[in-house]
Amino acid sequence: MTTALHSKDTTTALVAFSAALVTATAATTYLLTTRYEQSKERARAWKQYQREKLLKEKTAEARKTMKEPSSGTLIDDVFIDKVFLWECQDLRKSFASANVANHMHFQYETIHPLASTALQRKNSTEIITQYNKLITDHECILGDIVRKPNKQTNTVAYMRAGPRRYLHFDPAQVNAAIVTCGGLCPGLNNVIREITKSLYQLYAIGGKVYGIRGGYRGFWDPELEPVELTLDLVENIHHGGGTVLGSSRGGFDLDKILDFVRDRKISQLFVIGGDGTHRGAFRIHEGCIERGYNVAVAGIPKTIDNDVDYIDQSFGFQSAVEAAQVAIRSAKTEAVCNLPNGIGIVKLMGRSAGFIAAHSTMASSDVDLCLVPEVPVVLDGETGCLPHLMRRVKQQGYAVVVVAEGAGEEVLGTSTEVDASGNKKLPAIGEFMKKSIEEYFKKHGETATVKYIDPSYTVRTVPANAADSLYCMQLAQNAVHGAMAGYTGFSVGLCNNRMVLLPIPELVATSPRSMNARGRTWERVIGLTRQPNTVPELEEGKVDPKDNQPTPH
Ligand SMILES: Nc1ncnc2c1ncn2[C@@H]1O[C@H](COP(=O)(O)OP(=O)(O)OP(=O)(O)O)[C@@H](O)[C@H]1O
Ligand SMILES: O=P(O)(O)OC[C@H]1O[C@](O)(CO)[C@@H](O)[C@@H]1O
Repeated sequence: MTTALHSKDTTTALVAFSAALVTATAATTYLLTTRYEQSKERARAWKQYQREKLLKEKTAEARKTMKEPSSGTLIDDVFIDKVFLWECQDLRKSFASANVANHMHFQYETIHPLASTALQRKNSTEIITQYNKLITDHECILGDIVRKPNKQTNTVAYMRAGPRRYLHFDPAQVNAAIVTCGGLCPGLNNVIREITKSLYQLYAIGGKVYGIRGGYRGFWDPELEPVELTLDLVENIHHGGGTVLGSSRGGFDLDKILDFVRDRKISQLFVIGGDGTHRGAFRIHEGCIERGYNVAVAGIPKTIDNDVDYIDQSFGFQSAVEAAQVAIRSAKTEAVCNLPNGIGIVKLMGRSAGFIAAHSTMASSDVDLCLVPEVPVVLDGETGCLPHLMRRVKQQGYAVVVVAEGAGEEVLGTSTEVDASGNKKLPAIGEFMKKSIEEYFKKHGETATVKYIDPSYTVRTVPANAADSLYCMQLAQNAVHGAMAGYTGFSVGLCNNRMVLLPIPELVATSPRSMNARGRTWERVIGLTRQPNTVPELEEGKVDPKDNQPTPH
């Protein structure tokens, strides 16, 4: 009995002891884990503190050692207080990164000097150099470089484009795709070529570069099987206008595009197009993130209309302006040589922005009347363009007119028809102006000999000139640098004459942009043509909304 009692006591004691042990172990584990977490947190906070301290010290040191310029007056009414960086999305924050050091690869023919295929050339590659200029995280270009006394004291800034020290993607694993969408533009082939070359030659990617044919529909249309872009294939394409891949409007199907990206294991997608194309590119980027695809989507802004906001100029624009000079010269010759009262009209592209018309007018300096969508067309009366033309013809015997295709909505009305992308179709302003001029002269007892030239697609199908070719090369290389570093949902461009990466949502929010009718460009145009200015006066006390915009257009 006593033994039984003893053993019961022992069991109870043992149970109690075990329970106490479990509780103690749990408590100790909890304590240790909490302590461990706390110490980890402290270490993290300490590291962060040290980093911030170091940055502050470095900034203070930089401030101390910063020399004031040897000349210049210190002014006290212009400030830059805060800089707000437009950061592009970074795949390294959401996906495991390959974190490969960035070596510049250089094609160097050592083994096969006569190698003709891409494979032979690849086999003879040697790494002979590294970048000597790598861009750091917060290196930026100020957006708002025009500062006015006692006005804005903050500025946005753009991420500086260029090669980064570490790559998010392991080049050996990269497959890329390139697509061109929307209207044609000089330089498209240059960009396709340079992206392909940068991927293969600067980064020595191990995968393929697919050329998507015929715009967005090329991702899914069985008639438009993608083409594999090789160095051999792209070698001479920049000498021709247009796009070797083909382009189109409409045909955007997000799910099918994402399926293509998945099936072909694409990790970098390069989308070349205007504001519509960029809206599509951003949806592809969002779709990739939603589906968990580690894919960099990079835009390269393309439009001869020059209507993508923030960038100094879109590629191909200068070539188009140059091509338009031929038509303007012809119009002048026709006007001068055809009596009586010769008038030459040239219609140029520009759906909602008159940049091509305005810049072509300024470049030629032979134009007497320039009509753009941003400035109301007034036919008759004190500020009318028809009496102005008659005056010019009386003074010099002839007149030259440049008209943008989107001008004159106020006299012609807005069309309700749209194209496959939803862009409105435009009424025939060129023909309307020809008829109006003839009727006006007739009404005043005169005959006008009007010659109408519509160079139309010839202006945008020329190969890129030297300046545009150089620009295309810079855009393409920087798009590849950005994608390799792991940025996505971004576009590249020249802003304030420096190459930058721009977040697509910011880019499309205010695109298509139009010319500032109260800006310097229009002032220069009317200074040359001497036409009456029909831009309405600003109401008393109102500020022109375009007055503070970063780009000086
Ligand atoms: N909001 C959008 N979402 C998805 N795709 C779009 C969107 N807007 C346009 N797209 C697609 O982008 C492509 C090009 O658009 P669009 O024809 O308007 O030319 P763009 O890129 O603006 O260039 P351009 O200056 O030549 O007009 C088309 O395939 C169109 O379907
Ligand atoms: O006839 P398409 O090819 O649709 O293109 C015409 C439009 O494309 C643009 O050139 C822009 O790319 C506009 O200036 C013009 O209105």
